Amino acid sequence: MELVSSLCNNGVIPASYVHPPEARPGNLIVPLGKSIPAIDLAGDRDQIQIIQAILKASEEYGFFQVINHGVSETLMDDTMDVIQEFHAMSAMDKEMECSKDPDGSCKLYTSSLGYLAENFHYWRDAVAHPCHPLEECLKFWPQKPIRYREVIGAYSIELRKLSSRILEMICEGLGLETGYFSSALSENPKILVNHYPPCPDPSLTLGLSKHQDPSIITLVLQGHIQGLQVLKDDQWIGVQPLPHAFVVNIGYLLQIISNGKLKGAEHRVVTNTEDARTTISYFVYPSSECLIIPAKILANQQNPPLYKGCKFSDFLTVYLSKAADKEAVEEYLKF
Ligand SMILES: O=C(O)CCC(=O)C(=O)O
Ligand SMILES: [Fe+2]
Repeated sequence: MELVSSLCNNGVIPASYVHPPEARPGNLIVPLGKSIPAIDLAGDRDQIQIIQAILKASEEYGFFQVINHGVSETLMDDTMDVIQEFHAMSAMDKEMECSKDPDGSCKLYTSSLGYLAENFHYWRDAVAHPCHPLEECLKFWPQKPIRYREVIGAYSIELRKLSSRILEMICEGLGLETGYFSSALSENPKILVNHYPPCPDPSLTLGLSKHQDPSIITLVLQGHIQGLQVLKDDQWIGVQPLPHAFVVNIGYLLQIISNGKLKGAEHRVVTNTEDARTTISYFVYPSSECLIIPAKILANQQNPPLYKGCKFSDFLTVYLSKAADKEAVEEYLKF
């Protein structure tokens, strides 16, 4: 598998990256989602109003952005610099830096983890690795760029704090007991660094196909290049890059736990001809044995459970094998 960033494409997309007409992005210029709320976590509003805003956005869009979230802007800038430097390295260096774990916990790949089985590929290189507990994971991370471990380590700690804080607010908003998400449900977070090189013809391919994240929630640092789009009422809307904001999206698992009250929104990434786009996603994942089931308080006689419970590892197997086909996954999960 050759990395997209190493393809010498002379202005032409290799045939294996050209999507069939029905899978192409269609209209690349979509309205920017000014209505996707940017929620100020440190503003004048009191905690109850902030929680209400988070819940409303999670019900309507499954997406919101957070600003004034407490993560240092310097750390966010350093993180962006380090991941861009990583992807600017040679393919051989990247390969070497991602193969320090004999068990393969740090993965470098192109398109998706299902590359070999795919009918066509996506215009993305990715690095994925676990990030908690830090001391156990960090020793298998890249050591080049020289600051990778230091910066991404600090970033992972801050993102764990921020995601826990957001989940605690969601917990309160849903009426769940304090700490509902704080142990097994968020035990196994992962970092995913996405890199979408400039693409000769963005109308023929996608950076990432339409998907819902298989997480509880995901926090994305998307930098200043547009590309992320959210499906809302059958329309694609762009997630406007806001300086030093995090994009938060509700994952499939939280949709199940909230018994459909919160929406795991579908999203995708389009490419552009000019700029490489590098983003970093922090996925809150449960331990593999953890049971994912609608919370008792949200599934009752008035609101019958919409989903049957399953282990996270079983969910993931179905999710990956159905190549994120929403209907097929829902069929499996449905009562
Ligand atoms: O790169 C982005 O903007 C979004 C990435 C994403 O959706 C993902 O990592 O699941
Ligand atoms: Fe995603």
